[in-house]
Order: sequence, then structure tokens, then C-alpha cells
Amino acid sequence: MQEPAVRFDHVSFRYEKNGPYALEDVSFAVRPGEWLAIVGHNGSGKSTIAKLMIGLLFPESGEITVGNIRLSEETIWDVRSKVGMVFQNPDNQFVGSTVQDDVAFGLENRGIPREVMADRVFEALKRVKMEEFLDQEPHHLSGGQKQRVAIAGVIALAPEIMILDEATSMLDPRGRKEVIETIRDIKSSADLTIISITHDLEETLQADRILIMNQGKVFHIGNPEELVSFGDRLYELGLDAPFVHKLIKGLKNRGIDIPDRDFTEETLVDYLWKLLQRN
Ligand SMILES: Nc1ncnc2c1ncn2[C@@H]1O[C@H](COP(=O)(O)OP(=O)(O)OP(=O)(O)O)[C@@H](O)[C@H]1O
Repeated sequence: MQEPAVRFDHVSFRYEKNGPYALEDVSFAVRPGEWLAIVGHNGSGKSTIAKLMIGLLFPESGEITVGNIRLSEETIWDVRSKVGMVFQNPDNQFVGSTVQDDVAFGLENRGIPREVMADRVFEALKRVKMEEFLDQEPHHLSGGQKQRVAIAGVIALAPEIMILDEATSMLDPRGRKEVIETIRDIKSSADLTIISITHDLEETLQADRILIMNQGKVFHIGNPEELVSFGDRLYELGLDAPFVHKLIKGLKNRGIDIPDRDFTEETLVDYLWKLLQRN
């Protein structure tokens, strides 16, 4: 069997010695090349998982492996060279004065020769469809575009795993859509494992599998399609239902008859339009 890209094996962690567990007996494996979305309400342990994965924190008990490396203080840099991270705030992660400088920054730090660098920067920007913005300054970009540049900065370094920690949460709906599409495109064209931490169900529905955290424990791991069966429990688990689900719920509450079908925004508009014409 193929080695998991990341494996948590009975991992427990607490921030203070005798304090409450932020993670308790957490086990899961991420398959190479899959997109795993980690969801759950505030404080359920999602960010702690990300910090443990890159060795910013170490488990109190249990084991974490990234590829074939067991994470420890000695292997931290080997692990970090395999992992790239995109964070929440698009403004805090822009380090260059132009788009291309920003993407080049990580490559410079790794000592990549200048001749190779320009090509790598261009290729990475092309993958996120930002190659036309090479010389733009960050303040000319939208939030979604800034996050796409941040993603380019990560993929330029050719990591095995990309972690997105609430990377869409500060964006407007358009920016969110843009970034989710970018992640999807990258996933289909690269051998990259993606782990996205999110509250956004739309993002979750694009992933291959979801890990639902609840109070520091794994509540469920499965396919995004299974989320529908959770119904209103989704809210209890801190998930923000997709817009189309909220709309259907609101319409039903007002006595409008909507069949139990898997609607998208477009098919719901069609259905409502036909309903209006009939009445
Ligand atoms: N630096 C810290 N010191 C002490 N406790 C912390 C610290 N960071 C997080 N915690 C606690 O650990 C638990 C898990 O927090 P974590 O940040 O991993 O949750 P999360 O699911 O990422 O939440 P959010 O969605 O709000 O980012 C929470 O109870 C939180 O209060």
C-alpha cells in the first residue's frame, strides 16, 4: 500500500501541562494527491493539527509522519521542506513589492539560481492564472488575487503537501470562488496533497474527503456528499451551510414547496423561475 502523505497516529496535545486537551487521541491518514478539508467549530482543534503537522508544536503523545519521515525536533526541517502553507490574511503574507518578487522570495531563500528562478516564478503564476500581473504591486490586487499569488509562492517551491489555513475566510464570495477554483485546478494538474482548514462548506464540497473535528476529537471522516445527511447538525458542528442549502431552508420555512433534490444555485434558479411562471 502507498505510504500516506500525512499520518496522525493517536495524537494528543494540550497547550498547558495540566490544562484541557486541544487534541485528544486523533488518528487519520491523508492519501497522497488527495484534497482533505478539515472542518469544525471554533476551538475544535483544526489549527492545532496544522501547527503539529509542520512541527510548530509537538504532540504530548502519539506520532505524526509526513511522507516517510517521522516528525521530531531532528526532522523538522526535512518535513518543512515538503510542506507549503497559505494563511488566512492575504495582506499579511505578501512579502514582495511586486507579484513576481513575492513568488521569488521563497526561491531566493532556498538559494535557487537566478537563471532558473524567472522561469519557476512564471510557471507558478501561470498555474494560478496570474502571469499577467507579474509587475503589479500588491495594493492593486483583490483579496482573491493576493491569495492566488500566495498559492503560487507555495507551488513554486514544489512541495508535496499544501496546507491552506482558512485561506478563503477573509475573502468576499467572488474571491472565495476564485481561490477554490484555483485549488481545484492545481489539484487536477499536479501531484500535490492538499489539506484545507475551513468553515466554508462550499470549499469543503470540492474536497475529496472531509475530516470533521469536534472538541479536539475526530467526529467523522468521509466523503463530502455524506454532509447532506448531517442536516441541521452541520450548524452544531460549526459549519456554515452552502448558500443554496440556506436558501432552500428559508424558502421551505415560508411554505414554498421545494423537492428534496440536490440543487445547485443554477438549478434552483431554474426551478424557482418555472414555479413563478406557473403561478
Ligand atoms: N496558544 C494557545 N494557548 C492555549 N490554548 C490554546 C492556544 N491556541 C489554541 N488553544 C485552545 O486549543 C483548542 C483548539 O484550538 P484551535 O485553534 O486548534 O481550534 P480551531 O478549530 O483552529 O479554532 P478556530 O476555528 O477558532 O481557528 C481551543 O480550546 C483553544 O482555546
